[in-house]
Amino acid sequence: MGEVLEFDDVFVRRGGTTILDHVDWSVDDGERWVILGPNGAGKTTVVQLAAGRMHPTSGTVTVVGEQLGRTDLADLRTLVGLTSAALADRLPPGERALDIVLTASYGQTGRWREEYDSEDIERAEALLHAFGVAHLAQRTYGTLSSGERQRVQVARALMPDPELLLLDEPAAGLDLGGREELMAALSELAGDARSPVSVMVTHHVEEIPPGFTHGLLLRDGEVVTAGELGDVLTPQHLSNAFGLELEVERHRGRYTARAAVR
Ligand SMILES: Nc1ncnc2c1ncn2[C@@H]1O[C@H](COP(=O)(O)OP(=O)(O)OP(=O)(O)O)[C@@H](O)[C@H]1O
Repeated sequence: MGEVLEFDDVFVRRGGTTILDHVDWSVDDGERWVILGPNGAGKTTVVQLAAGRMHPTSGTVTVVGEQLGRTDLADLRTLVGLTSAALADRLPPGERALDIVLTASYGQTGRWREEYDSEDIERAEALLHAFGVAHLAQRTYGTLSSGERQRVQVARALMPDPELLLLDEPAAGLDLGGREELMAALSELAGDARSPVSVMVTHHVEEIPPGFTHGLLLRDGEVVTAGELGDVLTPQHLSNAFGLELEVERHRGRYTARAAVR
């Protein structure tokens, strides 16, 4: 099994603030990770580094064998699929959902070629279908609901067949139905051996799709713990990360957490 992501003593400081404090983390082939932690813990910063969209102040980040600082970041764009609220805002609202997915094969955000290969079109349609939004292929992105947009975004991130899929809070702002549909699609993706290594950021253990295997727990830019999900999502570790006493339950592969009742 190969290493897909490696953080070695990663330190990030911006504007006088320490954002990540000597983080060591590695992700291997076949793994599906969730990054959990309270607001400001550094989750999005970890994802931005893993996507090659920022550099550490010190330490090294290696993404799919390429060390940041020694590689052309443009080369990483097709190796890493990313979804985030910031990227979603940059997608052209007047573009059809199908084109939003299709243009990702060339690392673009707007349609710029008149002709795409029929194979590309079929792949884009299959991805929209896999995420339950094939019927929206011809609708403009700006007319989609938040849940529909999230699913189109994940389909877009998968279009170039990346080695690594990064999902920054994919369920944020979704209603219960939207969240559950997205989770079912992500769970199916997690269970498919052909899927890329995945890393998903969330605030809520309830949003971890069954099939995810590992967890990275952050607090104030430091790693609280990292490893197999069952070992990470203990009341002790979660209470430590979130700063209050929590109870954790697992039922049919899903987790729930709530404040402990005294
Ligand atoms: N350019 C910057 N200058 C100063 N501080 C920054 C900068 N960028 C991020 N931060 C701070 O770094 C911390 C970590 O931010 P980050 O977005 O990685 O956290 P997060 O865990 O994703 O938070 P959230 O759950 O609220 O989305 C925050 O306190 C944020 O205010």
